[in-house]
Amino acid sequence: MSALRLAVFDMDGTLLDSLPDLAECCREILAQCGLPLLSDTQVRGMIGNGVQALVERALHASVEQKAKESGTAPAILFSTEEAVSRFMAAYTPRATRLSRLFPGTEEALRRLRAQGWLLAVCTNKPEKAARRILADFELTSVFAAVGGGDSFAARKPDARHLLGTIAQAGGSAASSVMVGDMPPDYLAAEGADCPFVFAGWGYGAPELASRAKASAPCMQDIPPLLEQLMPA
Ligand SMILES: O=C(O)COP(=O)(O)O
Ligand SMILES: [Mg+2]
Repeated sequence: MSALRLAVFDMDGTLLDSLPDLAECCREILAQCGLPLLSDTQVRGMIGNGVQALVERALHASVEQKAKESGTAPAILFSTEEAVSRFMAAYTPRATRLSRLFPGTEEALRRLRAQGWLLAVCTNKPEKAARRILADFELTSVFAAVGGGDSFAARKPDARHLLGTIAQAGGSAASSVMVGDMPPDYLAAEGADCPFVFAGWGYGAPELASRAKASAPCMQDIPPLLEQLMPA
């Protein structure tokens, strides 16, 4: 068993404020379907269960909106599979056009590394897109592992996604902490028996804090909090 402490971060809503680009791409797909567009606020709570869930939720909400306005349910022009592939074609090349790391992220990661923590990413975003985003922000070398939504046989909320990421980073569940903003994050952490830290600055409802070992209002608070939870 490794004695190295490992901090595993979710990506969307935890490291990265990805909402502006994800919402733009949702609107692009909805426009192609002739459906009403959704606001960033509407899209915000749909992020965190992977691309397919995001696209399905956006289509569903928009269809409902149109049905309410016109009194008839509109037809969706293409299959979910086609919508997801169109979404990824739009998103992959522009994932960091408007998205930004949350304030204090680079400094918090630097401090954790200086304190001897290994770092990893466990995201439901496809691995290729996640790696490209990390490269755009010059963070590739900071992380010992990147577990994407398609990297393993299962993804969050399934604990195997988190356990696989921990194994790839060379850590162990007993000395790992999961930092995330949504139910799939705490469910994976619960299943892997890792403490869960709620990212209060992300897209999750504040009530999720009650499922966490600890919560933080901003990224700057993460290094001291993790040190406190898991002293060297
Ligand atoms: O749902 C997604 O595509 C990604 O979300 P996550 O980075 O919060 O896991
Ligand atoms: Mg998230």
